[in-house]
Amino acid sequence: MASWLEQLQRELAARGLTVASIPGKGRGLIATCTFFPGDVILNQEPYASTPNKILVGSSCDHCFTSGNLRKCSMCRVTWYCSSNCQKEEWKLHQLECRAMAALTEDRKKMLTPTIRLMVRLALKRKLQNEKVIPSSSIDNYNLVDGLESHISKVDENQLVLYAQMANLVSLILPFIELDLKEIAQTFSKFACNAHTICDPELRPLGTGLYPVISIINHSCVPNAVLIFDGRTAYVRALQPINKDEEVSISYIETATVTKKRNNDLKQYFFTCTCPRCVKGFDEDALLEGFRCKNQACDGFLLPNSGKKAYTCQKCGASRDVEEIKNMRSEILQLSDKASSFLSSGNKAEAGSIYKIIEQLERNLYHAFSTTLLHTCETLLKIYLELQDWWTALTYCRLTIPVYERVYPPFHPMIGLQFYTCGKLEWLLEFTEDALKSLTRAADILKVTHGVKSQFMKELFGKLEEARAEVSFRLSSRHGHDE
Ligand SMILES: C[S@@+](CC[C@H](N)C(=O)[O-])C[C@H]1O[C@@H](n2cnc3c(N)ncnc32)[C@H](O)[C@@H]1O
Repeated sequence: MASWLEQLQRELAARGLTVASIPGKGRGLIATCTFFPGDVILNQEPYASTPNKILVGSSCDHCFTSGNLRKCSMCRVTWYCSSNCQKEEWKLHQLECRAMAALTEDRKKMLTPTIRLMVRLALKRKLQNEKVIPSSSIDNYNLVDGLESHISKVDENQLVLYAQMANLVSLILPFIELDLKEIAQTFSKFACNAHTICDPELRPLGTGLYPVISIINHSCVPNAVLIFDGRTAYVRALQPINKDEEVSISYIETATVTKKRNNDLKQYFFTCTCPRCVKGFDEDALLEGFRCKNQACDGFLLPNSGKKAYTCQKCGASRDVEEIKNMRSEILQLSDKASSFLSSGNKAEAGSIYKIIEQLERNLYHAFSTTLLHTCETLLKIYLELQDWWTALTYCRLTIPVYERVYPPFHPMIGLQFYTCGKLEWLLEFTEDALKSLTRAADILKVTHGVKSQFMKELFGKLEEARAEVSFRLSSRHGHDE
């Protein structure tokens, strides 16, 4: 019989892919045919998954939707949206239910998503071994076994924590014989292989282990993107991927400077050598740096050798260090004030202060600065919550050029921002602008999200409505002209 690896390679070959060893990266996924933007390179159900919010019930354990949730009356931990979803999960949940129902209320509070993911993984392994649940070439424990753990690099404190977590899992599952060392190592695998399951608007819902998708390595300029529909993971091409090219996705938020990205990648134990990380410097100065004092110049500043002034790299004008320091400290004081208003729920007051911060930052930072971008994103969120559509639209529009500068052309964040912009323009009856924004959103999100999900159907519906309204307005305008 073919080994699990041969079976996996056979399955992947049918999809135009192969697993190969890549110098300095371990395994990686390589294309054996050409993929075009929007093509599904790989899709997979999780080996194990869990919603992030457990006891409060934020999404269905099976399909991850959020409406109509009902708690399992036996264990009072698991939530389902329908009896169909409950049935689909039953073989696995039957054992989990017994284990959870036996827990004290205090123990139930210790069920973090990571613990729950491990409980489900151990149960699925048992049930697949006993052939109660079928296995396949892309859904079997050997694939989990083959994942990178980096256990020898994990620090002492973390190892102690993994050992305690393994003990807790064995208390929850007293009816399964568990190898505690192996469980601790699997927690370490979760840290560098598990994926955050997000809704179509990229809001986190849960955590899942997708052992074939976990073979894909990271790049800060990825050629593919991972998007979820429910808990099914889809990897789609963002650009043409040629035969023999490695498929890459991004593990982290990439609209940040090299130092921050490297820091965010620490949990994966490697230093990224993608073209962006190698080149870094000028882009970082643009994303993090100060603007030229000459309002007509779009250059960015770099510090002089004595660090007493900053010089514009375009026109040569310099800016005094003291002036920059004073502006930064004023912004810092205002930020403290704004975030305390925000945490006390006073959004209107917080919004007014963030508006002042945004103006100050516009004088200090380059227009593509991520600091300024984050302030605009905060203002967008605040004014959406306050239902002040006009102000929200102003800040939404300000973020788009920066997104277009920091993300590749087909990036979900750009598509989603155009979608928000289009919805706001529609509400404010800027119908022609709405049509343009919704068209841009659909063009990008078709590539990243495909065309079949409910989310995309809603977007196409809105686009059709905007198209009909614009042509109605045009025809009535022509009618008046005649
Ligand atoms: C999700 S796994 C990817 C598959 C992994 N290469 C393997 O052999 O199973 C994540 C791990 O792969 C490696 N990795 C991912 N992207 C990398 C990159 N760009 N450069 C070097 N190593 C990378 C790191 O060891 C990281 O912890």
